[in-house]
Amino acid sequence: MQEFKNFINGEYVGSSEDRRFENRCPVDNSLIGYVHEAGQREVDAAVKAAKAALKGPWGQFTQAQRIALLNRVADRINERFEEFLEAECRDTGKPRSLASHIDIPRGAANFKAFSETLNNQSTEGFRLDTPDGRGAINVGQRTPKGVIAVVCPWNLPLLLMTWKVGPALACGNTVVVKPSEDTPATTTLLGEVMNECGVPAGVFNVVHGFGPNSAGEFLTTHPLVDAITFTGETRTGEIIMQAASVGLRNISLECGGKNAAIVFADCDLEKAVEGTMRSAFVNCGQVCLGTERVYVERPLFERFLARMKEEVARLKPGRPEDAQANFGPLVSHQHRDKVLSYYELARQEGAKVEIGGGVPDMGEALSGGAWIEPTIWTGLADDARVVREEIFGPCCHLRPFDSEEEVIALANDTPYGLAASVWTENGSRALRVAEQIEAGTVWINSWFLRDLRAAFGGMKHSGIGREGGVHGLEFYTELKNICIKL
Ligand SMILES: NC(=O)c1ccc[n+]([C@@H]2O[C@H](COP(=O)([O-])OP(=O)(O)OC[C@H]3O[C@@H](n4cnc5c(N)ncnc54)[C@H](O)[C@@H]3O)[C@@H](O)[C@H]2O)c1
Ligand SMILES: N/C(=C\C=C\C=O)C(=O)O
Repeated sequence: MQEFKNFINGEYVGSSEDRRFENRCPVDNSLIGYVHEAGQREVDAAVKAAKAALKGPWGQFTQAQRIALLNRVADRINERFEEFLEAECRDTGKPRSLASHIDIPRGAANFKAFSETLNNQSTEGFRLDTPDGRGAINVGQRTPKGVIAVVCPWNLPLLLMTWKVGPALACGNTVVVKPSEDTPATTTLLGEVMNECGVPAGVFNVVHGFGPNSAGEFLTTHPLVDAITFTGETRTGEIIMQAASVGLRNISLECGGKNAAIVFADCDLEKAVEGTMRSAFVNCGQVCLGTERVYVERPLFERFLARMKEEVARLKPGRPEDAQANFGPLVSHQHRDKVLSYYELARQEGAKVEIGGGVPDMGEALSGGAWIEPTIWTGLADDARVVREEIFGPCCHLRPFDSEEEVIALANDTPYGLAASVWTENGSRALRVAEQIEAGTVWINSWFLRDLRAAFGGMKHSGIGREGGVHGLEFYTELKNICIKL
């Protein structure tokens, strides 16, 4: 039975209050092990270790030394690829075929993605004319922000954690990570890798627990935390933003979405079906960038719906190690209850259930898992809660539209603004529509095609700030101006 302990100042630490909670596999509800909940004592120790590490050897590392060390961390994750893969799939239930192509490779790549940016990014400089004619030179200097609190969700545990830890450490900060209570394994394992690679103690710390009155709250309210980066639900982001306001700590918020796919009649049908299938059902629909609203130009609507139903019927649920499986369970029974409540709400709101809508019979061995049927609805009103609220499951609503103006208004009629996809072979229309969509990322004839240098983040209720490329610099460093009188 595994023990998931906190990782503080380079050592694994059990909970002093002996507050352990179960970690169960959503495939069959089997017990994976016990997670050691960090109390205020453990969180305080982790933050103070991170603070102290800034003044230790880590604070003397050059940028080149930090980048070399983080590249080593990435390589070590890849050397221990199978262990990370096994841990992630046990925690989440996702197919190995998915985690081996997305979660683990990106979990490592995120440590390398930022080093090129740092190496090539200049800081500003200005020459100022002065009355005495001798002038002055202004030089920008970036310094680490300090101790960064990193609070993560359960859907892509390793990927979304290193997407923050990578740039944070590359910029010379130290971190205290609070992984989701549902998926402790890969973040805990990363502590071993940090030690193996010689990352100084206190640079990378992990505290386990929940949100309110637990490690999440203790960490985000700790006065020695210099900035907070959070990925999770919008309502949680609002709470964390309030915590960050005390002491004016900067925040980076990556929150919820209710993303639209816009399918024009002139699209490449099979490309649009493949991309929309992935965006609605990959990771059992538990992707913030995923599609839950599909708008199809009327002449194509019936054909597109028929093709989507055919492909949904072909999805194969099964254990992560089942090579034929391409569809896993939801992350927990608690989350399945939430998604099933929306399946029931859809019926009450008058949806036609085109396919799915319930719980599959997975047989005796898997009957304890958080399995759910992939589902397509039609016929709902635009103001239906199922069309407006984030469900975060394997489900989407298809609706026909008749004009470009109409579909842009429909796509933007949401409090969220995270992502969208546009499917058409008319390039100028694709760009024209993309420019009008209120979302941080718009894919044209693609989905989840990621350039790690590009700005990543949400508008409106989907978040604050941008991650990726140079955008991470703004959050993970302080920019100082030094004025030199000549
Ligand atoms: N925009 C993005 O990049 C992105 C990526 C992945 C997931 N998400 C969003 O995340 C959500 C699903 O993840 P989730 O259910 O883990 O989200 P969540 O908000 O319930 O929890 C996220 C993390 O916050 C912690 N937390 C909860 N309450 C807290 C509090 N009061 N103080 C401090 N920490 C607290 C949790 O323990 C967890 O570690 C969805 O809404 C999804 O859209 C967004
Ligand atoms: N942040 C990223 C993905 C987010 C996925 C949301 O569930 C990424 O690809 O960097």
